[in-house]
Amino acid sequence: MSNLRIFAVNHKKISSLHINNMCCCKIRASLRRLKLRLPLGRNYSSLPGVIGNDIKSLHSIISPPIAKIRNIGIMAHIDAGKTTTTERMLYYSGYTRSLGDVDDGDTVTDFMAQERERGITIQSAAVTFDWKGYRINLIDTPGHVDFTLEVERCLRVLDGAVAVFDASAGVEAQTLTVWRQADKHKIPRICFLNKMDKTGASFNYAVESIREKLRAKPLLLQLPIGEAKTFKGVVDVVNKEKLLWNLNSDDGRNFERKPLLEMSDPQLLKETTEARNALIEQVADLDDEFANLVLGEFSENFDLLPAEKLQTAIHRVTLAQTAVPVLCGSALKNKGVQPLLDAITMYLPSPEERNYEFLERISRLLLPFADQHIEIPSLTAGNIALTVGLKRTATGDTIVSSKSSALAAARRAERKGEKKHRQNSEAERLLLAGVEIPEPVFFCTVEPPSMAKQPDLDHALKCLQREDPSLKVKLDPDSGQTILCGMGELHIEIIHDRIKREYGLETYLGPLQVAYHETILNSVRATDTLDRTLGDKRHLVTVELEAKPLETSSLQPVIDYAESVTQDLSQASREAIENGIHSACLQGPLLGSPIQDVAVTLHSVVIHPGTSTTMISACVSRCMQKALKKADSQILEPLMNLEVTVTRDYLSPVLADLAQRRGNIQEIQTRQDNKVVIGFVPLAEIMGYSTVLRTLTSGSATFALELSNYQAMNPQDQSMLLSRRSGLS
Ligand SMILES: Nc1nc2c(ncn2[C@@H]2O[C@H](COP(=O)(O)OP(=O)(O)OP(=O)(O)O)[C@@H](O)[C@H]2O)c(=O)[nH]1
Repeated sequence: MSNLRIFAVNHKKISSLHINNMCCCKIRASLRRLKLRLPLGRNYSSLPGVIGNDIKSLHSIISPPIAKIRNIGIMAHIDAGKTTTTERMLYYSGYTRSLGDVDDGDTVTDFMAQERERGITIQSAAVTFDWKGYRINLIDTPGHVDFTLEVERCLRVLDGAVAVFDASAGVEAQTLTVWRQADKHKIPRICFLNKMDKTGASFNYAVESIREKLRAKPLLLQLPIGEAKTFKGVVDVVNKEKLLWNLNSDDGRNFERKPLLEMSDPQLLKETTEARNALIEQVADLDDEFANLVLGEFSENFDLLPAEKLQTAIHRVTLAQTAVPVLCGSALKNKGVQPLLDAITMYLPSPEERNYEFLERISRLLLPFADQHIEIPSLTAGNIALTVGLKRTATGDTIVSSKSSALAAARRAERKGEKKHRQNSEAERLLLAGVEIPEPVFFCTVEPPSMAKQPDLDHALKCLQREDPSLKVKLDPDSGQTILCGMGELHIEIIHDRIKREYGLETYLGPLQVAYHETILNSVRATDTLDRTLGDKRHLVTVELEAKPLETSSLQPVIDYAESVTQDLSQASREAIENGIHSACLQGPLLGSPIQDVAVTLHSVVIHPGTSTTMISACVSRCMQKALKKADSQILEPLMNLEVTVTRDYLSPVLADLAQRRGNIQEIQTRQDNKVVIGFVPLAEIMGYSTVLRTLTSGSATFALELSNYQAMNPQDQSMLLSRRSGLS
């Protein structure tokens, strides 16, 4: 049985393929046939481990032992410093010879033109480098909420993650989202409190916010030496050592590691001993094996406990996800990144500890180095690699080696479905959790420069959709126009830009519109008959159904049948009926938006023998539309969770502005010198908010938005929207 994890299909960023097997890939080509393409472009040093054409070293770079592999992701709120941290890792590992800078637009992992221009990560990029004999396959993920799906698809192929925080802000809105996603995929994590050099940076504040907001147990493996302007290094609590970065070294490559001594650092030694004792007690609380060791041999004096014993126990606790190691530093000021790399190798798991056991035969394998690749003949278990040419594979698919293994996996998954409570079943290991595709909240029309270019546009959108399932494309049934549905303004803007840059098509976007939903408020019945003769065949159907509001929230209609109906209904007719209901629910009577929260009961269905399933669907759909028109309808609008971080001076204008946007403020928190406004606001009122907020606060505030739910509009707002849409106002 074999299984590959795959994500992304793109010209520039080729499908990343994760091979999870305990034994070697079957592909065996002679090393002599190895084609090596060294990365060109920025100042790259030789690839990790490659010295000239030394075949032996090449073999070791391609096939490190599985226990020495770490497949990790970097995740965080936007701008916490993921890309900067990744750049430092690449530099210290020797993969690059110069330090890239997000603000100068020359980082390795942000290689898309849009990423370099905007200084943000949009697509995840994979890089591979070595650190002290370990192979680290690292994926830098985007922090902006519009690209949440991109983060999720990465998390599925990872064995561990580094969560990066801005130490002056602690846990921010998007940190919560990515943390929840990592929980869902059971990814062990390490926290890195970055930006310790920034004004307002506070180690204690950030740790508290991890404890309170993420409900995680932080294990303080380091303490900062100084904060903000005075930040100059860290204390290694496990080894009782201080790490100071050499002030004369710009790039942070050189630093001093010295044991803490009573003579020179009495106060720091005292604090560190207390922190180490607290850490030992905390780990002992979570790990029985360690508790026995500590209580047995070392109960009298924790100082005698060897650092390796504590590190092994921290590794187990991290793997069990009962606590998270916390480290700190400043990626921008080149401090604290090397110990972070050590912690990745020491505490995050290797693929073999993550319980996968699959392999697959494929034709061409490439090792990723951001936008550069080398072709390789084979790969050992647990690595991340790329493959090309999988034409029908899309994000979220699991690939298996043969049809029979796919069928076996599906059968096991079914059995698992029946026994939902059985944990860690075989099916769970065989089939990876699918990505959850969020509902798009914005849409707009997109037009090619000429009718002749429509097929090219269709092709471009098809490719982009395979890579990014959060992009939806549909046809407006009335105008025949192509409609793009996306996660946010930025998401649609980037898609527009990519169509131009990657497919050479200049397209025109219509105005951005909010994706509303509709629902019904009362129960209604409708009947309909369709009687049509085509050729010498008569198609005759009569349907009677009832549509009523559903108490629970459901995007799909819940369908049931009166007992008399089910008796003589074939499976094909049943499917035709359900298709009819589903298609009617795609377009509500008020705005043509999808209908949600509706239950449908089929009271009677009479089908003349020989009637086609298409006619059955058409009749049911028409009958359902009749019922929806008859009912009292309601528009539902997307309501967003909003978090605005603003200095005290600008709080009042921000609150006054939100009041005008139908904002509902839930809480105002104090975060260092800032105020954090938390509340809800309808999406329709918050379009273009970044510009408004920048103007209101002279660029000092930041905000994060996330879909909360769809809520009923009040009658006045609803009638204003309807008049606007029908061109009356
Ligand atoms: N003061 C300070 N600034 C930092 C530090 N690390 C990163 N920055 C700055 O913070 C900004 C964002 O850094 P990035 O590395 O792009 O952050 P990111 O998390 O990758 O951003 P997205 O991928 O867009 O979410 C840039 O202006 C960096 O120069 C740090 O340690 N200290």
